[in-house]
Amino acid sequence: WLSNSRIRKSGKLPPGPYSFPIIGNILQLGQYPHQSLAKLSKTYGPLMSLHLGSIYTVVVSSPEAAKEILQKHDLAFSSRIITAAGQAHDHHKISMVFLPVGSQWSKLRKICREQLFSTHRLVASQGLRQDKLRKLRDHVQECCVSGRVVNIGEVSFITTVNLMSVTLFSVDFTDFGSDTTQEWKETIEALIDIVGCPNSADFFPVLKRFDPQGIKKEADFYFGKFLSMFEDIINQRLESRRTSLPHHHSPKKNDLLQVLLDISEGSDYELSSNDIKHLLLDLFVAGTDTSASTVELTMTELLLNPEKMSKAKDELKNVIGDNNQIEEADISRLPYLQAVIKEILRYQPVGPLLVPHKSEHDVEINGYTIPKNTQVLINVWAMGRDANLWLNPNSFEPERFLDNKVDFKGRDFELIPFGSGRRMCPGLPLANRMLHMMVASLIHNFDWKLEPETKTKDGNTTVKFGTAHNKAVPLKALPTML
Ligand code: HEM
Repeated sequence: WLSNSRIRKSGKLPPGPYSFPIIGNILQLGQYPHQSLAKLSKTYGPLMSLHLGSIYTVVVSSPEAAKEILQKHDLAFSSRIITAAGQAHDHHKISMVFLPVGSQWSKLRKICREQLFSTHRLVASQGLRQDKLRKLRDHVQECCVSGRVVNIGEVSFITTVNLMSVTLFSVDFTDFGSDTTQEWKETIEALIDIVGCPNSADFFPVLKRFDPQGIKKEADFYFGKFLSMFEDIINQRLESRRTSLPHHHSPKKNDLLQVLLDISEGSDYELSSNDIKHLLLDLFVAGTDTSASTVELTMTELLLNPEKMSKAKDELKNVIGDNNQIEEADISRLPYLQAVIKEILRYQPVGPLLVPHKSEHDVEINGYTIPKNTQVLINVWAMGRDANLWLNPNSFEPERFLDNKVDFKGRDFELIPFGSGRRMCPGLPLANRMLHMMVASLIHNFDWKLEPETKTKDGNTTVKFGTAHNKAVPLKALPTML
């Protein structure tokens, strides 16, 4: 809570709804905070003050205001609020997601930009992903033959986990129908739930040491599980690098772990094995559920809008050909598919409030003062549904992007599902490839029929806050081969 003297010193704060003692505006968040906040911002404007427990928060709901925060005053708003879960295993002290902008964070971002997610590196690792996409198609094909219904959320999740784990360290975590799949899926989902779950200890820092919901304890457990697994993977790789004789040339792995170990053994960057472990954890947590849920949401909309599905399939048929499989290099030749992905990221962004930012010092914006240590939420969902910016904002219409140069790469502030500026998603180049390839693999050469119980539009198009997966009704459909 900002004290009166702090507010007086700070000048005029953005307007906002009345906030109750102690709890502030928490009850007004409801089940879908991005939607409740969008409604409130219609009354209070694109810069709106709230108190979430003791955390003073400003919600940003217009492209102009977002540009002020993420471009003009980028550095001032580039810090993060450290959550209780983020402190498990001291992750916040090493993690790219939590570190403030400084030399360690810049180093990790540079490694991502120049080494891990550069076009050159992603082209080199695409064969690894192609193999996992083939597994997805084989699985759907088997379901066609046996007349089995497919849980699309589940197969998207398994495929994303596999795409991420082969790209990162050439390991298969899960497989369709294997015994370990369910256990892994539950562990990964539990980890993602813990990270995304609203925690009263974050709203009321005095509660932190009591851990009332047990979230920190669970985060310690699941982070520990993943960190020790990554440690094993790193140690095994180090061992195989040590024992492979130079003249024997065992085939060099094309994965990102190879790159990270090369970096840590070289002299350009200082990168310890502990840094690598925590970086892998960040990439895995940040990249898996976001991508899988986006694929599931895309399939939901395509299944609910058969004429859009036909257009996407026709394009694949014409550009790729009936019996050929799409490759990552083909994405640029598929404008309708690209429009579908842009549209889902406008319509249902999986990070509707981005990841909270924090102000480093007082900043003046539009005549208001945003004080130091304010939590800033950027409501990209509200911007995507703003009728002043988009025609028919509440309907799924990929066509709007066909003659429109607006893109989600962080320059067009009306569409920033990956953020913009320094804190923008570093995994965008990989996400971009995975999303297009997974949706194309699911629809090219297959027809789908929705299961009756998943036909309720409401059940399928709402995203649970905090975690992107677990929609109210899982998307199930019956595939047939063309
Ligand atoms: C549909 C897919 C994805 C979406 C929509 C998405 C979106 C986002 C958003 C909104 C942010 C926060 C931006 C901000 O704070 O302003 C973010 C950060 C981040 N994303 Fe993604 N992301 C996706 C996939 C990925 C993938 C595949 C990876 C890694 C392989 C990844 C790694 C990260 C990391 C490490 C951060 C934290 C960066 C930092 O704080 O400096 N994301 N992402």
